[in-house]
Amino acid sequence: QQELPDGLVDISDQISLDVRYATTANFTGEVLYPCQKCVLKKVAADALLEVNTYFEEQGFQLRIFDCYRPLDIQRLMWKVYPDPNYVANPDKIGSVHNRGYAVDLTLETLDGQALDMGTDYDHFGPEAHWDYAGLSESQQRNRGILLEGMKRFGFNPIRTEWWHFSYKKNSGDALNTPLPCKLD
Ligand SMILES: C[C@@H](N)C(=O)N[C@H](C)C(=O)O
Ligand SMILES: [Zn+2]
Repeated sequence: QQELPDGLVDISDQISLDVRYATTANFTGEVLYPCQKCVLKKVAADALLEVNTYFEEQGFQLRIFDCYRPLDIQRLMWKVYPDPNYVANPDKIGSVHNRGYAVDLTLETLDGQALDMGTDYDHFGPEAHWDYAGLSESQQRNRGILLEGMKRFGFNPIRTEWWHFSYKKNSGDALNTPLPCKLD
């Protein structure tokens, strides 16, 4: 684990990454991050790696969409989609991602096939909510597997996004520390 300022650690090489904010394939249509990284506060990072081990024992692994997110990136997201159901308002308290305690993720098989959760990542609509009644049995089961494992290690869901979880101890200031991407 690489240690960074503000109690953040980089666990990018210990987990499967699909950080779409480092590409144009995200809801903003813009490249928001200079590289694919998963950076979190140390306690949340350690807990996340425990979740991953737990799932590996069941034949799955985590696929990470996002971890710590600098406040300036939150501002860009809010400009594109200013709906607090789906993007935290940077001018209020900001996001738990900005504090290094939130993760966006899904499950994949050990050979990298994503489980069907009923919607894609960052689908901003009722189909992504935990109480959506229109899922197939397998989609419901897959979401249930994800939720059970995440809660077991202290990660709590939010009502509107099946992929977003916040680690229990998530106080502190919103940070704007850049991601540790090497400039080529
Ligand atoms: C933008 C989306 N992936 C997300 O993380 N939303 C929550 C609500 C946030 O911005 O904290
Ligand atoms: Zn999130």
